[in-house]
Amino acid sequence: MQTTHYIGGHWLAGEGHPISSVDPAKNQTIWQGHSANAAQVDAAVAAARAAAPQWAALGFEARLNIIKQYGALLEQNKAPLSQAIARETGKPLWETATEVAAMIGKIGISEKAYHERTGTVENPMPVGQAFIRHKPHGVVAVFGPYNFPGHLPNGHIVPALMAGNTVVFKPSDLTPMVAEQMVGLWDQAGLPAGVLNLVQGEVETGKALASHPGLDGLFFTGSSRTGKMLHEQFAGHPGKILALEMGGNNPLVVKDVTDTEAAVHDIIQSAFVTSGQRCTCARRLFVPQGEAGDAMVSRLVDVSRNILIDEYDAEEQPFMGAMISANAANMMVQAQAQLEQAGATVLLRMEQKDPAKGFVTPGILDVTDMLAELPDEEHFGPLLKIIRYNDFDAAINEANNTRFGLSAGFIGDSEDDYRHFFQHIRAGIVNWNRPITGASSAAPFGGIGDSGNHRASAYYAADYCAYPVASVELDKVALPATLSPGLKM
Ligand SMILES: NC(=O)C1=CN([C@@H]2O[C@H](COP(=O)(O)OP(=O)(O)OC[C@H]3O[C@@H](n4cnc5c(N)ncnc54)[C@H](O)[C@@H]3O)[C@@H](O)[C@H]2O)C=CC1
Ligand SMILES: O=C(O)CCC(=O)N[C@@H](CCC(=O)O)C(=O)O
Repeated sequence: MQTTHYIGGHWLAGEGHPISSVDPAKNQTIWQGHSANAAQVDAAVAAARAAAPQWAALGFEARLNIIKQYGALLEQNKAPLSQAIARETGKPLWETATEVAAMIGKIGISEKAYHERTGTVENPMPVGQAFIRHKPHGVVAVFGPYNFPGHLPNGHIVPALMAGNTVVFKPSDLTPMVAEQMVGLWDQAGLPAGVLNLVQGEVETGKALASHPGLDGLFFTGSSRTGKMLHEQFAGHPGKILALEMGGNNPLVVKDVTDTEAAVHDIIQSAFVTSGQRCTCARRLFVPQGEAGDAMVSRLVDVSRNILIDEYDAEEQPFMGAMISANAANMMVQAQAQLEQAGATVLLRMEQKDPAKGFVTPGILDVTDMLAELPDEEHFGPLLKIIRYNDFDAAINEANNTRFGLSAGFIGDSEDDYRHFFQHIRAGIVNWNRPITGASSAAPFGGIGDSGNHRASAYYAADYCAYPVASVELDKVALPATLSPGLKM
């Protein structure tokens, strides 16, 4: 039996049903195991609970030393980890190398954020000293998505451990192999038993963990649908911390731009990188009516048609690899068909040439004439919807006409226009003349509306990994110089 779960410092076989992982570019099974059943989820939470007091008591510097050791192992294992991410997600190797680099960078950034956002503050008082300090929550669950199976769970796990929490990690069931390799490096780094636990599985494993009474918190990156279910599940538990990083229906608004080539580049980078499987990807593109807008759309379609799409390890590296699965690719083609049926005009047709693999070509639709029918959905793939506009304010209003609010961008030469856009747009990430993907770990990362619950991740992850404790302290009890009125001593 393959040992795919890491509980209390031991690698164990799953006792649930069989699960597997498929390379979506080559249609090959690359990993097999069994899911964790409810008893194993219990064991993982119990192991994390048992390890919590000692891990917290170890102190920041000692914890950091182990975390840095994990960072050194990531550095040494860059190539195999990049390869594993590519095989399991279909993302090209150039891109998975940047994912591993982001995982390594996360450690230094989290250290800085820990001190800056949750450090100790001391203020003298007339009598004694006032302190602000931070304590870990205890046992937290981390749920990861498939699109960045290393970087995004790592972005919760590293700050959580740094702050002194212990963790039960439940990765996406589509990326168990990457999770296993990543946790293997933590194991090699010398993390004490029970501090980080790994339970693999599908929805039932996720449900068993999310509903476990032994959790003090849950940090989730994934779809809005699942995040909302977790939010409902956590209702009535105000004492448990829940951080939700979810999807978006992100707008990119273009206006009066002289460099069409640069604009087209940033649009493509925003819409089609990672085959459109980033939560920050542009889903709706607003372009002015008229000749300049026509020229930009026409150039966008031409360049997009020529995007290189290939296997992750192709010698000439493609811009887009396979989507996460053949099924995900098929769903995107179906979404395109539904939009077309509802009145969208296809400017560039998305196609899945091999139904057994995850490759799709990018799709571009003009949805201007069917806006009333346009669903406010995150189509999580390379499908860009164009809306042509006459009035800038009307375009911004329409850009805001979404239940989400993760990222938004303005492409245009006028700073006044950008300031106007910035003032009125509603999103957690607002960029000017830059792609809206590729957010920095050194900044907060989160959205409003159905994109999150105001617990931004990345640099602000430190905030949800610890709770503040305010103290007033005096080393010896002492009578005040003046007593309160009516008090006689
Ligand atoms: N805002 C952000 O930081 C990011 C958000 N995302 C979003 O993630 C989504 C893609 O990732 P997916 O893996 O498809 O998300 P997902 O919601 O399907 O899965 C996320 C995690 O939740 C678990 N899960 C699924 N159903 C569950 C249930 N009923 N109870 C408990 N756990 C459950 C999964 O096994 C996985 O570990 C997109 O919507 C994307 O926008 C992706 C990356 C970053
Ligand atoms: O979490 C961080 O350190 C920064 C956020 C980040 O890396 N975002 C990436 C990927 C997330 C996604 O869109 O799925 C990005 O903005 O490209």
